[in-house]
Amino acid sequence: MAGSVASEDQKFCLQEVLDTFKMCLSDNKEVYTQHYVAGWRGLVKFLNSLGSVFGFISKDAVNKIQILVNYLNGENGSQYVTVQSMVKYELENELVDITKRGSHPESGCRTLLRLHRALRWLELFLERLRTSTEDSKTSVMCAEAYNEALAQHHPWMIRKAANMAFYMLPGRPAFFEVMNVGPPEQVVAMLGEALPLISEVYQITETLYAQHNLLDLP
Ligand SMILES: CCCCCCCC/C=C\CCCCCCCC(=O)N[C@@H](COP(=O)(O)O)[C@H](O)/C=C/CCCCCCCCCCCCC
Repeated sequence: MAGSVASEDQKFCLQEVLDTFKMCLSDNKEVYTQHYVAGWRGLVKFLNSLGSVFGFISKDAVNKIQILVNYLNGENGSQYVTVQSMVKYELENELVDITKRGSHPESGCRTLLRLHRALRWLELFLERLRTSTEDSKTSVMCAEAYNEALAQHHPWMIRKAANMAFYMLPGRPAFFEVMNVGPPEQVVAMLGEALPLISEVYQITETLYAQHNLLDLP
């Protein structure tokens, strides 16, 4: 089962993240929660290597990952094995605040929804990175993806802080280096491999949440 996320400091490896997203889908296209959070843990490792200015983002992601890990390791862990089983279990047992925050402010469904929205940001950002040229700016690509996928879900203060942090992103060559994959052509190839996987996991989750009217959980 998934362990604690607080003390991880190993080097980022994109291949590892790719592998976890590959393992995310079961044969019948359910999303394994354990691999989903493992994918995020790998990404947080990357974020941490970019410096402390991204600490507030990383802290929020780690917090949400830990909430899901706690459910997975808890007494009802078997209900959380896939995102589909989690949604079914929490809805059937009225464990989700549907319209306003109440007695379940940290349900699995609302917590995963926050990461799910961030996954769309990731998809848009990686697609921009993949198709970028040498002089493209990572800060601009990141901000564009953020404005398209996430900004509307964040209060003004967070939007402001996020956009300021984006300016501190390293340029494309240094960014590719931190990705620890190899020369730029190899990074682009690996992104080409990663994107369809991320996209499929995103679409399956999006459809599931839409079917259950869970896309606006408070
Ligand atoms: C493959 C390698 C290249 C890409 C590497 C990307 C690495 C990104 C790693 C982690 C991303 C963090 C995901 C953050 C989840 C945010 C969830 C969220 O929306 N939380 C807000 C709402 O939560 P509640 O208040 O309702 O509980 C919360 O208010 C947010 C707080 C922090 C700010 C979040 C800004 C997110 C910006 C997108 C990530 C930018 C990372 C830039 C690095 C390339």
